[in-house]
Amino acid sequence: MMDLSDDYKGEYPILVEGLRNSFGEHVIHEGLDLKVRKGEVLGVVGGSGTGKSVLMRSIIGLQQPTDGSITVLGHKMGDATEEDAVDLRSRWGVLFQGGALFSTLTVGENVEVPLKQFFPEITDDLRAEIARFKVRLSGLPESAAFKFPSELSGGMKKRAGLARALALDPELLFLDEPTAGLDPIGAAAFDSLTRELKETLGLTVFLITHDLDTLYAICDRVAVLADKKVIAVGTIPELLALDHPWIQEYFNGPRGRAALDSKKETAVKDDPAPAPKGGAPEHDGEAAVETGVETGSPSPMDSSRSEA
Ligand SMILES: Nc1ncnc2c1ncn2[C@@H]1O[C@H](COP(=O)(O)OP(=O)(O)OP(=O)(O)O)[C@@H](O)[C@H]1O
Repeated sequence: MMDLSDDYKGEYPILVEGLRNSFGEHVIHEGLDLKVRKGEVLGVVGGSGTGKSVLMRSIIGLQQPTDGSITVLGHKMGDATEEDAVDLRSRWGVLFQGGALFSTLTVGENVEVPLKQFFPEITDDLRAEIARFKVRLSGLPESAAFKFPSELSGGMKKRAGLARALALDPELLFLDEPTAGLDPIGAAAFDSLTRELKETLGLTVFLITHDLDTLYAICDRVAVLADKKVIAVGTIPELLALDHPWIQEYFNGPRGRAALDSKKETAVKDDPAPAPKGGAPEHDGEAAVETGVETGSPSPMDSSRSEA
């Protein structure tokens, strides 16, 4: 794997080494390595069926790998005691594709599920209050807590799923295609929310997406899955400098260029002052990039979106 920004000295809340996953004869991952840095939004991209969701499921212990090691928040998955495993599960939140809400429970009750499971000692009133707070934190009106998932729009369902993922004040947030199926404005708003929550709550975010605008708007780095492994991890400008056909096709194809143009337009609108000589400001220890694309800055008004 090419880690294009290997000057990082911090810790890695997620460390995947030599991962192998297979279903019968069908090998999905072989020798996959990945290091996720503390406090970053890591975008995970790759063609359909390359194993992005299987990778996420392996990291959160829902998929037993055939080989390799996965260390999450300092604990080796598989070796963790039952007590450690429970503790770990309370330190991450997951938004699955489609939200995965319980349809017979209200949004508030959905958010209460993990609270009840991990903190059974909390009183009913306090649990309901925490749930309402998480609902508001996810950008929904408090009244949404009393609605059933079927009464919500697609965007509201995603936010409800996010509220549940945030129920336990996690350190890690896993998002599987959070903007899929949202209209462009809803998707941009969800991106802004993700970035804001990451900044305010100090989250590390593992984000699977096909949405190029999301990558440009909120990801600090992007990991590319191909050929059964992570073939490269870096900022988008770093990835663009690689001569890999899939990466070039993905980022430099018509949709990739449209997303970049829209990002540049937003950057100019947001900050009309000329960039200081020598390029963009350093971000997270990364070298300045020449395109003017600041991979770390959100673009809340970005409404022209392109899916690969
Ligand atoms: N439980 C399972 N049993 C058998 N095969 C599976 C299982 N889960 C996933 N697969 C296979 O593993 C491969 C990778 O699936 P995965 O859902 O991780 O892909 P992905 O990269 O997330 O795709 P997409 O972008 O389309 O969501 C696919 O070929 C899928 O059919």
